[in-house]
Amino acid sequence: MSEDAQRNPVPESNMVKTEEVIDASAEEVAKSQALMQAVAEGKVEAVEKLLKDGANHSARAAHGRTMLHFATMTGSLPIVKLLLSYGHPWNLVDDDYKSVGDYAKSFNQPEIYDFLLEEGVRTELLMGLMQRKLKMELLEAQQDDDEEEEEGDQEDNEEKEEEKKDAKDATTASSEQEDQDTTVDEEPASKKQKVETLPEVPNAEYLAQPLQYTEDGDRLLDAEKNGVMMGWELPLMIRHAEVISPQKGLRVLNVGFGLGLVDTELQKYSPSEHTIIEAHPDVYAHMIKQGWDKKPGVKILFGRWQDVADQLEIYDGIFFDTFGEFYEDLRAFHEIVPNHLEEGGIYSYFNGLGATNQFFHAVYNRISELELSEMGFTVEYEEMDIGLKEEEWNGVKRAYWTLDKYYLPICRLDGF
Ligand SMILES: C[S@@+](CC[C@H](N)C(=O)[O-])C[C@H]1O[C@@H](n2cnc3c(N)ncnc32)[C@H](O)[C@@H]1O
Repeated sequence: MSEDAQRNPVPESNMVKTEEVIDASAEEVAKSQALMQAVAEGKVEAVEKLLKDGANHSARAAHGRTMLHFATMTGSLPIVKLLLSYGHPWNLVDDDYKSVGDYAKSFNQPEIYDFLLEEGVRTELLMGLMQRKLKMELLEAQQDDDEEEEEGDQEDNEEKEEEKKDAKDATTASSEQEDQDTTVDEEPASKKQKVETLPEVPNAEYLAQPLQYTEDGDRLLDAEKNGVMMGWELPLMIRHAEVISPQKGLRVLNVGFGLGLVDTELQKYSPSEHTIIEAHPDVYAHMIKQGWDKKPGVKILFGRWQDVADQLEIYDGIFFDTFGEFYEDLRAFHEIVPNHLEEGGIYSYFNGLGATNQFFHAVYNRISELELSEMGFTVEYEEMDIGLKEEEWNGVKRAYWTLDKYYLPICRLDGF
């Protein structure tokens, strides 16, 4: 995983700033400057003409402001639309990490804000769709390769068998033993190939590194001091547990143990079944040391949720909170939730999508809501105040949360 390890991050492409235009001719620079000027002055026709004329819209002004930032500041929705239609990205940030959506909020441009939000949602939904399509195509191509190779191997083996048979007739018993030894030592090429081309595990690096629980048990950090789970989240976990287990004696599933905050809360509801999936060996060892395997109703599935999903049963409530995975992984989990949730049951997840920027967070909340609705859920977000002090992040490499509000997802599986 990159050094930007986060909980439920959105793709990093959403967070980076593009470079200035390089290698531009004097004429191109002049055209681009004229465009910037026209945008800043809100001159729609001039902007359209310059864009048509090929003016580059990726130049930036002071503070790293893009043309879209300027169009938003001046409140010109037609210019915002024009820039986007000419391929200006919707998700660039200025030097203070402020997105165009943040500008629309601070400059009180609700119409532009709504438009940008919808644009972000549309673009990301499309990107997700294309990514999944590409992944499917790659997997299919890989399967075809594997099958071809297996067929090739089978033919090779049959040929070898034939050769062996001939040799057996012609040679002594000892030389036949040598032949067999050689065959046993060889790993089939197709198997090696398979391992090398399997789809990558997004948080493989995280899962392979040692973790550390702080002495007070208030933090779980990775080897680079990224916060995997922090004690300040307790009020959130208390509410998540209450939401998925509104009464005693229910069957619950939690994915990702971390500090065990949500599981400790769930135990207070005396669940009749309490399944926990955990993938990291250090966390699993910690759970065993704390006797979690002996707690009432508890069943631990050690492994990645992707690898143990076939052992899941039906639950009344499900909670999901992993580390170092992306929205696409969360979405993949959402796809299997309806198979394991009782009708009317509640699903919830740690909502840290794009949680270092209010606007990106809003875009991902909407995307998640839309996709969950399509999967058969009724979704609502419960607003909670966070009021996080900066000191909370002392000793941690990077804050993974900077927002004031938490939007706790409550997803009820509708009847069919
Ligand atoms: C943020 S912590 C969970 C915190 C937990 N909600 C709590 O209340 O303390 C994330 C946990 O998910 C685990 N994890 C990461 N990827 C996983 C995966 N694919 N399947 C299962 N567990 C995973 C991590 O090892 C870590 O223990």
